[in-house]
Amino acid sequence: MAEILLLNGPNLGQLGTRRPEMYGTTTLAEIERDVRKTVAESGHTVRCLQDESEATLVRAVHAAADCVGAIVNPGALMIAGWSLRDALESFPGPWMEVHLSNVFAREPFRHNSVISPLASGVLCGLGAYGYQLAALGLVHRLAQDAARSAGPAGSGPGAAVGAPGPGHGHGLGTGSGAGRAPGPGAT
Ligand SMILES: O=C1C[C@@](O)(C(=O)O)C[C@@H](O)[C@@H]1O
Repeated sequence: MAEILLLNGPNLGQLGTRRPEMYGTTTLAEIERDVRKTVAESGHTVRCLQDESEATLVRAVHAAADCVGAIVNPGALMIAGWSLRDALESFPGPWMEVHLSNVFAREPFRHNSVISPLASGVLCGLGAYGYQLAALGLVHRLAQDAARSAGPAGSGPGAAVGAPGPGHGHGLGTGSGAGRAPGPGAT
């Protein structure tokens, strides 16, 4: 079964009691349980890790090279987590960035995430439900990628217009050319 990495950064283990007016009352254990349920239908399992230390998160990304995709809430490492950013840059599959709160409606120092430009998708402001939507989006994206590589000759990765390029494809993968970074060989 294909595994998905669910990575949560500093302070996210406190969900449930940490600033409930901002982050809600759902605990991280409940979020992890619900993500497992959400992706089980498509045959995926979930490897969960939360840690306060960037080094541990970086190691977890390195060790997850066998995972098909990832969901990442970097917490405050969104602001200056350059090592985490570089580790995610080498992660082979698509991954989604999640923030429970709407970071754009908060302090200006939260308005730029160093990892967002590399993410396949970014969800914020949806509370704990954002993780479920990220999981659905990731599974959808994985199915699209699989269909593309199993498609008729000439439609494999790198051949289709709008196919994902390095950085795991930031477009919708519809072949409509919506991608920001066309893949090698794309016109
Ligand atoms: O720890 C967090 C939580 C957060 O990632 C969120 O999920 O809304 C937003 C970050 O700015 C903050 O440092």
